[in-house]
Amino acid sequence: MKAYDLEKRAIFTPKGQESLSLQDVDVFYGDNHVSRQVSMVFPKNQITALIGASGSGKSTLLRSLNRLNDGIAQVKGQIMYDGQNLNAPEANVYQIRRQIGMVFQKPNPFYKSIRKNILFGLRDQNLSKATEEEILEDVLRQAALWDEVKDKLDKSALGLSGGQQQRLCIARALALKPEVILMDEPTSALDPLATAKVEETMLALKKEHTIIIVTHSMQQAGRIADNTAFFHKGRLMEYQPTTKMFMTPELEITQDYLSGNFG
Ligand SMILES: Nc1ncnc2c1ncn2[C@@H]1O[C@H](COP(=O)(O)OP(=O)(O)OP(=O)(O)O)[C@@H](O)[C@H]1O
Repeated sequence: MKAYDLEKRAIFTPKGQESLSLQDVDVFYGDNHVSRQVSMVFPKNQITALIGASGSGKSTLLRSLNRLNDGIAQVKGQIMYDGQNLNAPEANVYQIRRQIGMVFQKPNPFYKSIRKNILFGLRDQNLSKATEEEILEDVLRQAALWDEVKDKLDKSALGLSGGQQQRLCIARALALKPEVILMDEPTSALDPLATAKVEETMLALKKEHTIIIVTHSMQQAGRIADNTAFFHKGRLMEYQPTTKMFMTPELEITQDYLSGNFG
């Protein structure tokens, strides 16, 4: 097994069409250099898991992909999507966040009805009532929540269970029709049954979407991710098809992390 050598590392290029690609991405919180020279490709219609010990910069990198670090951290390097550098100062942040949606660790429904949660992001579009209803049903079905909520769409979203709230947040993100969905530990606040439902939803969503997920659960990465990227101290150490990563990692440090020797 190989030790890590920055100069000689092979950059893995996953199979499939490219969705997002990063070239030499560095992120700084003031003097704290958190993400270091990250270059990688996220393939379209696949699930990519970002794993690594706490503090290895996974969330920071994820949040840079749709400019959620604006005003918080300095992001350098190229984040290419559809021929455009999303990290360029002139890039349209509003447009980026429509194309690249985000689901957070803790379900964060608005203090509104289920219906209003879904339609909130569409309120400026002057859609007809019929179109709104179509979108509502469509995204709730995609998030595997429709059957559970169809009779209480005007009830408060806060009355839903944690797992239902998280699927509502996924549906709310879907209403904006993003191509890419970023998920930051989306099931860490959920019980195993709710986790299984959200994972099923993710697997169904990848037919139409590209999913990038930060997870601390190796089992979860094993169940859902096509490819897995391991980060250590801000660097992308190893990036492989998930089965290869777990069965035959190339680097000692990956093996150590996967065996629970640190992290
Ligand atoms: N908003 C912030 N302001 C300043 N420093 C931050 C901020 N967010 C994260 N950091 C720092 O950046 C580093 C990486 O944090 P980050 O949350 O990206 O790591 P992570 O791998 O996602 O960790 P975890 O698995 O615990 O969520 C840490 O040292 C953290 O303290």
